[in-house]
Amino acid sequence: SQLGYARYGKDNVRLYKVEKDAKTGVHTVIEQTVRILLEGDIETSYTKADNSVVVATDTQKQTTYILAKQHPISPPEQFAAVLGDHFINTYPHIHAAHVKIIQHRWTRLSVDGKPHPHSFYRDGEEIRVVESVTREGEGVSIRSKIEKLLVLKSTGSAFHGFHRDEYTRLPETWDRILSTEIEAGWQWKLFKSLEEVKKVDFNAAWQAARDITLDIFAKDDSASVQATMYKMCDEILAAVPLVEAVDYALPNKHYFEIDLSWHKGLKNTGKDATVFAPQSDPNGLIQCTVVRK
Ligand SMILES: O=c1[nH]c(=O)c2nn[nH]c2[nH]1
Repeated sequence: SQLGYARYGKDNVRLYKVEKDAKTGVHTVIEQTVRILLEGDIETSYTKADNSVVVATDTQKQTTYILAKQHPISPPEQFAAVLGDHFINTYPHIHAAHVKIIQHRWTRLSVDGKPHPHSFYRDGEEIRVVESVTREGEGVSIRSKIEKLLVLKSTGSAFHGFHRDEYTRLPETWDRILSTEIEAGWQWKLFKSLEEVKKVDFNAAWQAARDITLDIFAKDDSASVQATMYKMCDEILAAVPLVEAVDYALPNKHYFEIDLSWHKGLKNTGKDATVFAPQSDPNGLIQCTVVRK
């Protein structure tokens, strides 16, 4: 046998950092979950029980906290690049660092109609995700994501004109509920250095991608999930020049009509449908990646 794949590190490193503005007393909080996986000349730790090449996963955890203290952790793309840069520059035998950062939502509470200086709430399970690979002699590859952003529209979605044959039962519809859990990603151009990464406004890009996604979801008179997600990709590419590709993976979370006509002729289908059965499974799954021409 021989080693075909090897990377190791610490997963689920939970991290919280608060910034306190001395003048205003306003606190800003960020919470992240970090995964680090290292690659390099580490084969002998697998094949020869040679631990001399192992930068312990605990060391990677301690390093994460130290670098979080010494550097900004927002935007998460930048902190991922700081972590990656550290590991390939500190250890000659480590040649690549894979860093995943999940950023959780702490949205500032409004109290008495005003933003509260130090109180926050978790407004949904939506997460912001960064997946980066810092590779010696190549640079920093960064992919940013929005996940678990659950949306629903009660009209403004249709699905008709699809292929029909002896296997097709689905009726055409000109007015349906559309619900999905947004999973969107955007791949940045390859950055040559940490310095180059530090010049990019990743937070503005994330805000733009999120705003475009929600705006088009709401406004598009959707002919299908496919058609709507393509418009989202197209607009994000136009809005963020340093992004090379945008992708979506959208589950189609179905809401089925319930025919109640058996009960005294109760009308609840077609234009009379108001009571529906939300389906947990099966779900459609529509995926695409859109690149520049
Ligand atoms: O938007 C949709 N796309 C599809 O491909 C599909 N198939 N069934 N329902 C669907 N809705």
